[in-house]
Amino acid sequence: MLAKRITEPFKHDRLDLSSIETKSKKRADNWQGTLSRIWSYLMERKGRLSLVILMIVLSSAFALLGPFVVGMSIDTFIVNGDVDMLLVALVGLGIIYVLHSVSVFLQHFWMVSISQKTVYTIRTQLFDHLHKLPIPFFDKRQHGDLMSRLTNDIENISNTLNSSVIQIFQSVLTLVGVIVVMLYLSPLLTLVTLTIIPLMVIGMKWITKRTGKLFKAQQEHLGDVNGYLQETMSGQRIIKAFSQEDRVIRTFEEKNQRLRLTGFWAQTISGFIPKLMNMLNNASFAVIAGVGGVLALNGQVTIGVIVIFAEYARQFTRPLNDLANQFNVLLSAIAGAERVFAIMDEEDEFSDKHGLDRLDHVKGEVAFTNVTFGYEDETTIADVSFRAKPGQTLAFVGPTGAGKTTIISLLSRFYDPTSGVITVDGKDITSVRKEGLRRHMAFVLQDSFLFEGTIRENIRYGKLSATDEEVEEAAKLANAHSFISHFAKGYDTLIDSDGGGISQGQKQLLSIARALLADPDILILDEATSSIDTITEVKIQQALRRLMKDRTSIVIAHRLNTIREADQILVLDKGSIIERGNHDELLEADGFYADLYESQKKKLLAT
Ligand SMILES: Nc1ncnc2c1ncn2[C@@H]1O[C@H](COP(=O)(O)OP(=O)(O)OP(=O)(O)O)[C@@H](O)[C@H]1O
Repeated sequence: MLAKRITEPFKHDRLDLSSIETKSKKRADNWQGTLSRIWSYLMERKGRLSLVILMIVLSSAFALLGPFVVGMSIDTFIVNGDVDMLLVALVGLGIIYVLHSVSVFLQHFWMVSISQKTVYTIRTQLFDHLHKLPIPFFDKRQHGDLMSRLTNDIENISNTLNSSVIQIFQSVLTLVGVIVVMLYLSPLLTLVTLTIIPLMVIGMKWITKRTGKLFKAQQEHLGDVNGYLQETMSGQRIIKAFSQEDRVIRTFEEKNQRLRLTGFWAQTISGFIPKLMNMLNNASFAVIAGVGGVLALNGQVTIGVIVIFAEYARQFTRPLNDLANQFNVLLSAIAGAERVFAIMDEEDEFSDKHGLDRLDHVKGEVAFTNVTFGYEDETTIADVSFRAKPGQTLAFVGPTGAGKTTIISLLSRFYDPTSGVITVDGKDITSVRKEGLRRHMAFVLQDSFLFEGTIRENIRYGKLSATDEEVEEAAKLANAHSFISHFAKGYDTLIDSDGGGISQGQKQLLSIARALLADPDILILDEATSSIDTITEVKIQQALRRLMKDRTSIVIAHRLNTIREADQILVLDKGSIIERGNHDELLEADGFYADLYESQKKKLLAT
């Protein structure tokens, strides 16, 4: 039973680790590039970095000096019985160790400040860049993964800069220093002491080979657990509505179990390192004492030198140990940094700025000419052409998946057509800056997204410079003022990002107010499908009419009542326009639209 439990995690790890190994091979190709990029961030704080390096050199020198003073004191003052000088040496030793502590404290203090500033810069740059990335980038990625890059991976860089970088520098310096001083004191005893190195390297290699993979697996499983946690938190309503709590808990249990097992083995095996080092340390101490003793009897070394060697041997194994440990940490931080830089290297959607039209003034004419588009290989929009004159309302209807939302995504340049041309006021929109184009548009979308903040801030999102009076004016026009006034804190009522405490209808009214405040030249309206009580529905329809008045409006309609007055209705099916005309013309044509209208009318009468 125990054997099964011990081998199981490895069976499982072997499966998982293959993918991690392939990834790490790819990483190896560009880890130098990643390191030099991290270095360039550090170089922005050259002054502090120089101080840290100075402190590392000083603390390493003090660490070497201590045992040297002890050894020399034994040979000169103790052997000769010079008590006064011995006291002086002891005071000197005290000062050396105090200075050592001060330099260690300062190097840590300055390095923490460098690393915090570095990750602050990286986090800010990453967040800024994420907001400039085009929609297709987000289509391809899990939100949990992006969150993990913004949090875990960056945190990893910070931790590594704090501890590993210093330790690696210090370890190398101490190693070199110890070997130089040992060679100076006794080349023969140095050789004997160094025989311990191959044993150490073999042991370390054996352990780190296993722990390296396990730590990576642990990181991946942690990402998996975090992703699942996030997904289940945001999907709470659906989970409860479909009574999926048990299944969700079981799945989490499996993921959590995998994390526990890899964590357990990673910690257990890496825990062998100090034990192994301790054992080799004791062995080297015995060898130094034995060989040193013989050499001392022959008068080749003094007792003081043996004491220095014994102490150095201890200092010698520690940096080797640290190097091996920190190397793993460093590799995992590099892997994290690569994931962060990979996002920063994604081309943002505003990189096409140069030489493009700013589109300052717009009348609002929108035209599609033979536009074809597909998200992947399949064609989603096929040869679509239409024209909306300034101020006109153009409505799209059609079955789900027909491509209505895709049309507005193309008009907003979230995607560009495969062929054909989209123009605003006769200008091809691919020759216009994206932000210049979107500045003229306002969106009222199905899932009226509200941000965490007050109602006032949420409406003001449409025009950040709006005064409180303008915000209230827009809310009044949107029929939102009366329900807002009923809240105890009115416009200062706090809402969370899920819109908790606010009904669907109220959310729609707030997003209409937001669009009214933006006062766009082109309005894009994706009508909500959710059914709303009749009074709110009347309020929404009235507010929408006000919003659409005198501006070009592209409407995706689900309730045909909304678009009876539209100048043009386009019926879309499988990406193609199959009917077009106004409400009366389409009823007369007695086609798809007429059928849809009749069926909606019957449904309304039945309820
Ligand atoms: N980001 C995307 N990546 C790949 N395919 C997509 C993407 N968005 C939509 N599609 C696909 O494109 C087709 C058209 O989708 P679209 O959302 O435009 O339809 P719609 O008419 O707006 O549907 P609905 O009325 O349900 O909102 C669908 O088959 C859909 O699966």
